Amino acid sequence: MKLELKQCSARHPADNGQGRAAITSLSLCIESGEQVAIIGPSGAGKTTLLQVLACALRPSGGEVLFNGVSPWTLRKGALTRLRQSLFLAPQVPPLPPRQRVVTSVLAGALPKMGLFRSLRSLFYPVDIPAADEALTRFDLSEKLFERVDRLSGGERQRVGLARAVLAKSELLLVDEPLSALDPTRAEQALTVLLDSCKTSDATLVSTLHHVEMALRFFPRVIGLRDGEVYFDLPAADITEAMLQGLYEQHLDELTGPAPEPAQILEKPAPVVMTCR
Ligand SMILES: Nc1ncnc2c1ncn2[C@@H]1O[C@H](COP(=O)(O)OP(=O)(O)OP(=O)(O)O)[C@@H](O)[C@H]1O
Repeated sequence: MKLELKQCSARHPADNGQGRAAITSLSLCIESGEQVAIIGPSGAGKTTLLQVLACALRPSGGEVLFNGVSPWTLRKGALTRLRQSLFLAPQVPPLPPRQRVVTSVLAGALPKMGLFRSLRSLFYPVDIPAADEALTRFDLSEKLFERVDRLSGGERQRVGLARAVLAKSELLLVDEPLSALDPTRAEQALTVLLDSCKTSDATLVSTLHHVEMALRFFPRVIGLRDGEVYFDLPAADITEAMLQGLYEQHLDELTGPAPEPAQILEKPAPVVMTCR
């Protein structure tokens, strides 16, 4: 799915109209099948931008277009169909605590099921192998029938990502998918997300706090600062000086230096096991 923002402004979803716009006059184009990371300091407008791209938040100015069409001009049925073709994975996945993991993961496919099948799935999981396969990709298949409130924060985050992968959407929007993951799990999670979007030719847009991971895994990186595009470049062209400028007031949030160009887009090094 192709996305375009034209001079787009929007307030934070929780803003009651008193504050300033969280993104202002923002223009960008993301082609169908592209994989884009959005980085920037806290409060830069990353979450607000994702909400606009998810048709969850109406811009206060300018335009957002999906395959050339503004969702806010569509009739209710067409807007619902458009929303069903995309998936927004929030930073903290909304998983009901007493639900089984299998049901939570299969919920990713609910928008594409008919009403009867989706209701049935809430009581009796309709496609357990699909849930198992998605969880296996995140090394979590042993938790298939576990209750969500018995999972650690990192496990919950990976269940949320398994749900996103299972949704098989044309557009996957992910808000900070790595916050509760250790470095190894974080690399695994990004690898799975990027691979599954590539396989299905889905567009992937993810906000990331971990700058080094954004540069290493994503071909294109957008730096947001104060609600505006500070840079929008291939990862290999982003310099240390650009990152320092992006995080000027928040250098503590800049995790690690920019990697050497040779590191960028390389697959993570395999883990070598030595028997003694
Ligand atoms: N609850 C709120 N009510 C009103 N305005 C808010 C609220 N939360 C954030 N904002 C405003 O929206 C701006 C953008 O916030 P947003 O959450 O989109 O940024 P972000 O880059 O995702 O931040 P973070 O990395 O901390 O999640 C903030 O700078 C702030 O001015």
